Amino acid sequence: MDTIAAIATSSGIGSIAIVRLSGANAFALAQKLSHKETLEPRVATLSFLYDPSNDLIDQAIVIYFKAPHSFTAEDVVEFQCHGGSIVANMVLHSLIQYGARLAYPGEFSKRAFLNGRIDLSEAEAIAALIETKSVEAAKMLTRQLKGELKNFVLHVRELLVEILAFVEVNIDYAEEDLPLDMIEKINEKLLYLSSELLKTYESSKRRQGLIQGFKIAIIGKPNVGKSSLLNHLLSYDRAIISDIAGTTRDTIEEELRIGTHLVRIVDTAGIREAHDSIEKIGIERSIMAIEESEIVIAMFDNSKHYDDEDAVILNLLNTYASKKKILKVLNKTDLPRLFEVDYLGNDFMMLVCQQDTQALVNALQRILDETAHEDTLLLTSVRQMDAVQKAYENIKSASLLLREGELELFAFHVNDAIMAISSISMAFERDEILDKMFSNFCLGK
Ligand SMILES: Nc1nc2c(c(=O)[nH]1)N(C=O)[C@@H](CNc1ccc(C(=O)N[C@@H](CCC(=O)O)C(=O)O)cc1)CN2
Ligand SMILES: Nc1nc2c(ncn2[C@@H]2O[C@H](COP(=O)(O)OP(=O)(O)OP(=O)(O)O)[C@@H](O)[C@H]2O)c(=O)[nH]1
Ligand SMILES: [K+]
Ligand SMILES: [Mg+2]
Repeated sequence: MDTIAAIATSSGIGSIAIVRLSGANAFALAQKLSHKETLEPRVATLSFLYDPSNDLIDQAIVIYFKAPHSFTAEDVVEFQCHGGSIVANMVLHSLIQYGARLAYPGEFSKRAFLNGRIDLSEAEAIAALIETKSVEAAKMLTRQLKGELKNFVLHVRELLVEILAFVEVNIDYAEEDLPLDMIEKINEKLLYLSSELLKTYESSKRRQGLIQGFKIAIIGKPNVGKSSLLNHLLSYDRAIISDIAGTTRDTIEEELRIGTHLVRIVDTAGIREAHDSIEKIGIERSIMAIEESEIVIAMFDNSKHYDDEDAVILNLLNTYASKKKILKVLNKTDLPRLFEVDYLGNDFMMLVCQQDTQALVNALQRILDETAHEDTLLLTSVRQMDAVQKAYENIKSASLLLREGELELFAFHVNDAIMAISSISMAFERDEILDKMFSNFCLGK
């Protein structure tokens, strides 16, 4: 296996940059670079570094991690050099001249995985941690680094294997049906497993925004003040505002910090009967924006009469009531209210979005905090979500088949559930799928 090298720190100006080296020749290459005979493992050693022409390139701290006690479980040497990109690149270049190969993105983590140092869920947590959008997500991912998801997988797997072993004995030896109390016991276990998996799946689904950043859509009929709200939240004039209905024609998406959360806020085209084909596309995008968001701000106008366009919005809210957090706001409350607003029920917030959005921001922060603080295990990738869903479905099918006495089909589905749940930790995937996964990592990880 090649000895690989990469700059592990991010590019740009910084006080220290780390160049990392992993593989069987790491120590020999470090000897060449540092002109030192010995490096005591896991001790920070101050050393000058030289390139292959014996020119001095830096004074650095060198740490040797002797296999298997390193991140990759191979021999690893780290060079903590002076920051900026020039010095680190000279160190990297020298290592390559001495025979190291430039690492592919994610290759250090991939080696850690292949050497059994981490499982796939831990590898994914490492990758996600780097890109995380909130403090809460970082904490969740660190729990996965500690093996929380790995242990959950082991627990589910163990119960399933127990069930399978028990039933398989009975397929082979029993002439008559399984005793009823046995079936009851197995069913209890299946029920417990399916409810745990479903809980994990649904709560993870609600909290995907923790990883990617929550999306908040502002919707409403034309002219209620959606773009005015976006601009006030961003504190600058991002969107065009006018008293002409249909001003915003395309969705506008911007990043915004709310408390500890980095969210994306989406201003949408006012939803109404479209007047032309471009407006129609804009409105379709508004509906897409709802689909893609976790939180929906539905805006209504205090100065206008309730009309068919508001009805369309209320209808949409009904459709998404169970899937999204919805905040109804009544805007333009600085203007006199000439018409009843009982169509809104009593759970809405009054707003003058051009003057003060603090109450709305507080409400958003409360929702974000509540979602973030759910304590259930968080699945952090589509891969993990699919695996849990597949395990869940197979357990459901198995449960039905058990009741019908179809033991062989039952065993087949339990087996599929085991494969599905195990895939979160282990690789049944072919090489190229693993390659694809790890190549999404940062360079030097
Ligand atoms: N300088 C540096 N900082 C870093 C990393 C790194 O690789 N280098 N990490 C990279 O992601 C993270 C820490 N992860 C690591 C995980 C395991 C080992 C390691 O050497 N494990 C050995 C020894 C364990 C021990 O002494 O307790 C082992 O598990 O056998 C090192 C870093 C974050 N900070
Ligand atoms: N009095 C008052 N006027 C407001 C308020 N918010 C927005 N407006 C006005 O309402 C009009 C429409 O505002 P926009 O922000 O363009 O409305 P919109 O919902 O984005 O409209 P479309 O993009 O056309 O769907 C503008 O003239 C704003 O100045 C408010 O709180 N009070
Ligand atoms: K407008
Ligand atoms: Mg607008």
